[in-house]
Amino acid sequence: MTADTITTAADIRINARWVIPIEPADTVLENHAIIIRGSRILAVIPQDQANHEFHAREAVDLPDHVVMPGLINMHGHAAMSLFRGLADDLPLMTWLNDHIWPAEQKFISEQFIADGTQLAMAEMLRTGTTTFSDMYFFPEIVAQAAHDAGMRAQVCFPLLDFPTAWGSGPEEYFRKGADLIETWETDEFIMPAIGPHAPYTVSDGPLATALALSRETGARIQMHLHETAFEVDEAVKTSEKRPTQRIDEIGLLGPDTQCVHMTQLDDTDIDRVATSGAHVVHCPESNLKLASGLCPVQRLIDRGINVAIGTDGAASNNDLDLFGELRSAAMIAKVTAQDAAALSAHQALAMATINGARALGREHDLGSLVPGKLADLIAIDLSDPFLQPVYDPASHLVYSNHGRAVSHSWIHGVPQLQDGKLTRIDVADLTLRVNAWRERIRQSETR
Ligand SMILES: CSC[C@H]1O[C@@H](n2cnc3c(O)ncnc32)[C@H](O)[C@@H]1O
Ligand SMILES: [Zn+2]
Repeated sequence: MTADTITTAADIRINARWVIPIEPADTVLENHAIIIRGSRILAVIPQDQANHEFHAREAVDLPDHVVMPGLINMHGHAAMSLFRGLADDLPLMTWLNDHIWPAEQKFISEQFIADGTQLAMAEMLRTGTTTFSDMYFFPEIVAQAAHDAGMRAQVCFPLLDFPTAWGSGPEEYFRKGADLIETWETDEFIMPAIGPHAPYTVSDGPLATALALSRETGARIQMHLHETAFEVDEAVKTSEKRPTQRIDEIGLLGPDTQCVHMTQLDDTDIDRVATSGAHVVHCPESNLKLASGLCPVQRLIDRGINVAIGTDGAASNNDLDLFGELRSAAMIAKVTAQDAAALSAHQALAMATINGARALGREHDLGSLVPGKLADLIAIDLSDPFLQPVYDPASHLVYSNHGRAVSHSWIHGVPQLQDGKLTRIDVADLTLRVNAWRERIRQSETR
């Protein structure tokens, strides 16, 4: 045997027409192979070179496809998928006070969360998301459901001043939240985190306790912040402080904090976020649908702020397709900045991958196709006539595609989606359970 016949053993070799590795930035590779061993990426190299260097147990040929890192949906309320289309065409506070909170009071239970979270995961997997962040009731059920499905998830336990189906108030939320952190903190798939709902629902005391818990455990904090002009105006009226100022003065703005929405920002707000190293999670479609406002994404990026992207829940979006979200984000960024060059296709793709990984503190092993990182990746089939001709696959992914073109995904090196079919979720059984919820919810609405 000569030296050049020695090959390295691998588990999966994916032969892709195009690879967008995200790192290095703005790169499109052609006819490359991605080599996976166990849960990690071993190499991303030209297919000719792979023939000489690796021998994989399984080869997957994707001749019309782009392969890229799995998408990271950085904000949502997964089980709210069961409320999709229940209350449309309303502004945030009417939507919450008069429709969503009453519905949550009636229906939230462990089974609602299990079924709704599975519905959301099926949609997210089908459209290219491999990691999601959740902020909802019964986070222990969400964590178990994500783990069972083999999805990665940041699971934020909810924190509010008032009682909900999950607890009687802050004391109980913290007790159950500490259990959640202890149970999952070393898990490879689940990242337990702290979810103070919003400045207008959580007072200073619990926010200070959240900060202490984060410092003690390393758990990240995710909070709705500056979602609407009403939120900012009311805060200024009652406390003479903008919400970002109040949160900053409590000490809560920092590199472990993810601020969701961030519309209505003035220069002082942007300075505070930039100086603190906090992350912003942009949810453009929820902001549009609830007429909440616009996040000045390009200004934030220009100030060096890490901007990730999320869908928010399916009751305010009304889907969990992150590719659709990217298209909206790119369009809004251009008009907001009055600059067609704002948020390029490659920048948008980075928002849904490496920027999400940074917000999670997981950029060392998620968010790009780099040897040594975890094998969380997706393939998008560009053979559809509506996606022809292909000059630039990055352009198509953001401006022409929607998530249904996602054909394959792997998480931790395990196939989750093969030729558009979910491998680990029984969709027929799930549909029966979802329809049963629809009947219960509909009957109660018409009563
Ligand atoms: C603390 S559990 C999450 C809580 O948040 C509600 N919610 C869903 N979407 C939004 C949004 O865009 N802004 C504020 N609150 C939202 C959800 O219904 C739960 O009650
Ligand atoms: Zn939300």
